[in-house]
Amino acid sequence: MGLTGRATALLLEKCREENPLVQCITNFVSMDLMANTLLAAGASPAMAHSISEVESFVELASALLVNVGTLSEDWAGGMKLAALTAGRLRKPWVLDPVACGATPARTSLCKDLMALGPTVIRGNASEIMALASLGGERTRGVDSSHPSEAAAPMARALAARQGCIVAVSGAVDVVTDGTRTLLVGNGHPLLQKVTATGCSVTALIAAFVAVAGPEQALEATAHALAYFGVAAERAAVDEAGQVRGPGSFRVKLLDELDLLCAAQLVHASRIGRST
Ligand SMILES: Nc1ncnc2c1ncn2[C@@H]1O[C@H](COP(=O)(O)OP(=O)(O)OP(=O)(O)O)[C@@H](O)[C@H]1O
Ligand SMILES: Cc1ncsc1CCO
Ligand SMILES: [Mg+2]
Repeated sequence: MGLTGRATALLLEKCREENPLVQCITNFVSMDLMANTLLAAGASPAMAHSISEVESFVELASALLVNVGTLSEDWAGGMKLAALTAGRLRKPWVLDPVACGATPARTSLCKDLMALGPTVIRGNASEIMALASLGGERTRGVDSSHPSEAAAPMARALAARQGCIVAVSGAVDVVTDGTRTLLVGNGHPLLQKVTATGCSVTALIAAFVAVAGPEQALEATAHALAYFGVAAERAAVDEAGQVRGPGSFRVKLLDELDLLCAAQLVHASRIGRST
């Protein structure tokens, strides 16, 4: 799979044609924006976390997303069982280690989940640095205190060690399999003023990897980040060229995710290889 805007557009088109069911075990804050983001991309969201049904749900789904954002004891078992089931059925699953490094319980759960073999891990720089370190890094909460570039070496080492794709979101997104590293230049600073945009793009990564196939997970992850970033760039500017505030931006972001067509993506998607 190529890295051009045309390849981004083709993958979005495939997602809209195939309508993958993405099972999301995610935090309360993100559920609405995430489900609507998946719908806008042509995927089908299902927010299902009960330990009593996760195994059956993973059987139905094309991909699984596990996000530890609003962690509780009774959800952790469902997360692990869902991840194990996805592994057993060879279905792609994506881990979002929200606020990893903030508390020992969270860091420990993220590391347990990581040991179950996610196809992709997507976090902000502080989360990825905490996940990659052997316990030294502390994060303050869900927002990053580091630029994505600062996490690139640790992301590469983590990807190589775990045999998975690691994506670090930020002004420039870094996506690596440990050997090859891609940089995605799309996005807008307003994304940081709307909670759960990171969570939502992780769900989009799950949908894109489902339709691209796991062997193309590196490229599919970059294309999902580019598509989301292009939609944000368009949403941030109104007809008069003015930047909007976060409230109207959030509404417009969903419109743009839904309305974006191939011709617009072909010109706007910016994915490059890191040298
Ligand atoms: N300064 C920036 N400029 C442009 N785009 C950005 C910037 N910072 C983040 N983004 C984009 O915003 C989206 C969310 O990334 P971010 O790193 O804020 O995730 P996050 O911290 O996990 O968010 P959340 O926890 O609220 O879901 C990504 O698509 C990323 O590319
Ligand atoms: C604010 C917040 N707190 C727990 S999860 C979440 C959503 C952004 O990660
Ligand atoms: Mg996050």
